[in-house]
Amino acid sequence: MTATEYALRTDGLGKRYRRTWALRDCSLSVPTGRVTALVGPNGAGKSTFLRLAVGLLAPTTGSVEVLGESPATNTPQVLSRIGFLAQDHPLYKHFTVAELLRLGRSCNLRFDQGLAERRLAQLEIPLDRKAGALSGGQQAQVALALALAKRPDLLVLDEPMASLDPVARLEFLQALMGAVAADGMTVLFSSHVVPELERVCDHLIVLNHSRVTLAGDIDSLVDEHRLLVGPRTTADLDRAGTVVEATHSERHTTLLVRDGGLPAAPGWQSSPVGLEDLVLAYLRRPAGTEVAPTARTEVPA
Ligand SMILES: Nc1ncnc2c1ncn2[C@@H]1O[C@H](COP(=O)(O)OP(=O)(O)OP(=O)(O)O)[C@@H](O)[C@H]1O
Repeated sequence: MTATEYALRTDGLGKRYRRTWALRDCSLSVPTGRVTALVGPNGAGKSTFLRLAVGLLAPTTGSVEVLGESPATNTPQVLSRIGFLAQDHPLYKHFTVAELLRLGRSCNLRFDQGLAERRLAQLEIPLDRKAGALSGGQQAQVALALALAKRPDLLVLDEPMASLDPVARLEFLQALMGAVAADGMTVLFSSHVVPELERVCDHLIVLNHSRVTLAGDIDSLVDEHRLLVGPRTTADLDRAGTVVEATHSERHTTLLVRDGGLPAAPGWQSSPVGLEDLVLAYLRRPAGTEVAPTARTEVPA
C-alpha cells in the first residue's frame, strides 16, 4: 500500500496506563476515501486508539501515521486536515450555536462557515440558541456540522451516536454519509451497534481485549467466513479452515470458520454468515486467542 492509499497506518501501536494495557500490538491501515468502523465492547481500547490517531495521546510502543505524518507533531497543517468528534460530542454549553461557529472559524485554518450554516438551517437548528438548550440529537448535529466545516481529509468520530434515539441516529448517519459522498473524505468511527454498520461502512476493525482481532474490507471478510453445520463432533476436521467459534447442540455442531471448505466427513452443510454474527463471534472469543489459519482444525468442545 502506498502513502496515498491509506489515511492512517499503525505499526506495533500500544498504549499503557500504569499497569493497564489499553491497546497492544496494533498494526493496521485505514484506506483513504472509505468509511471504517471500529467496533468493540466497553473497555476494548477504541477511544484510546482514536485518541492516539488524532495525536491527543502519545504511544507507549510503536507508531501511528496519519495522512503521511505523525499526528503527535501537532503542526497546524496536519491538524487542519483532521476532524475529531469526541465521545458525547462535547460543546461549550453556554455558547450559542453562532458563537460556536465563530470559535470554530477562529481556531481552524480552513473553516467553511457557510457549509455549517447551511447544514444547521436544513436541520432547523437556531443559531441564537445556547448549545445547552438543544436536544442531544441537535447537539450531535451541531458537533458534526463544526467538524465537517473544517473540511477535514480524515474525520474521526468516537461513538458519535451513543446517546441518540433511533430517529436521531438515522438522521446523524444520513448527514454523515451525505457529507462523505459530497467531499470524498475518509471517515473512521467507533461504535457498539453492529447492525447499522453494514449500510454505511466498507471497512471494519474489531478490537477486543485491547487487541485487533479482525480487520479488513467488509465484503471480503464476509466472503472469507462460512457457517458449517454438521453432526456433533469435537474431533479434528479436514478442510474446515480456521474455527473462529464452535457451538454444540445435542446432535449438531455449528462452526464459524475462516478460509474453510466443507469438512471431508459426511453430513456437513455450508452457508454464508452475516456481518453481525461474524462480529459477535469475534467479540465472544476469550482474551489471548488468536485466529491463525491451519489446514487441519481442532474443533473446540
Ligand atoms: N486515562 C486513563 N487512565 C487509566 N486507564 C485508562 C484511561 N483511559 C482508559 N483506560 C483504560 O484503558 C482501557 C481501554 O479504555 P478505552 O476508553 O480506550 O475503551 P473503549 O473501547 O473506548 O471503551 P468504551 O466503549 O466504554 O468507551 C480500559 O481498561 C480503561 O479502563
